[in-house]
Amino acid sequence: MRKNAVVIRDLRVVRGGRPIIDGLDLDVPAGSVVGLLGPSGSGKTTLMRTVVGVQDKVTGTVHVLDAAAGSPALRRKVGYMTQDASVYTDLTVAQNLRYFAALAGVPAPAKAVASAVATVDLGGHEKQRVGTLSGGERSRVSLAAALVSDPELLVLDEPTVGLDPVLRRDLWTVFRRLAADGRTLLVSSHVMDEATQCDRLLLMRAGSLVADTTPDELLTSTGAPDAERAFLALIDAADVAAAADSGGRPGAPATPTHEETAR
Ligand SMILES: Nc1ncnc2c1ncn2[C@@H]1O[C@H](COP(=O)(O)OP(=O)(O)OP(=O)(O)O)[C@@H](O)[C@H]1O
Repeated sequence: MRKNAVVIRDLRVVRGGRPIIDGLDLDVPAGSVVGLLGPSGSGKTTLMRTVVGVQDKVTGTVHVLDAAAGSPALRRKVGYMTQDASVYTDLTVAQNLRYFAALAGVPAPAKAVASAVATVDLGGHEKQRVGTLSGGERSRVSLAAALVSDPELLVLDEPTVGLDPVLRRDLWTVFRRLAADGRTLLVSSHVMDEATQCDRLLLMRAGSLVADTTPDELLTSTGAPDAERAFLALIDAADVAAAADSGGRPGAPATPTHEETAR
């Protein structure tokens, strides 16, 4: 088995004419659940888009399952769930999943669709148009679309946002099971009790990795009583260090924010 599912060296990403990630190195161990945490705007989605190969203006090395990120060979091996549900509202749940299964060239699509529906607990909704589902149900269809090709690497951008605690718990059970089966999951989250379910935690601030740690190390190194306070302590420390480096205001961006001009 390979050691790392994702290997990134000296990654630089420019969006809207400004550097969003500037010199990031990262290894994501295969068969693990890796949590990606960081304040809003710190670059989590940008990093995920880079790993799945849909981000423009990327330099550096990004190897995913031993291939260059975005290679056609990775189409079935990498599942991506975007932050906003990216499914067709005028199609039913089953039609959406059959479509994504066909795109990925899944050999037994009916079985794959049934299994993805069961995994996200949407049994009984197969024939319902996605536009008529609740927000939480719609985001689970999006998750099922990422799962339908049974990928080796799952990149999930806030998969549990808007879900009730029972569903969140059940999905984390699924994530842990997928990792136990040898899959790798890169999962962004703002919910700190979810962070404690990860094998590793990556903490981003302003396009850099502030910490690459484990939930236990995070608590030990900060002396904080829980993950939320440990996270805040690390972010505050990083802000102070950045302010000392630049002589500026903690958390200030290196350059002014521009209007969206390029993906
Ligand atoms: N197309 C774009 N053009 C210009 N700037 C962009 C573009 N997309 C993202 N950015 C900027 O890049 C930075 C990182 O954005 P990104 O979406 O990666 O952050 P994030 O950590 O995922 O945030 P959140 O937790 O709020 O989803 C932000 O400052 C954002 O404004």
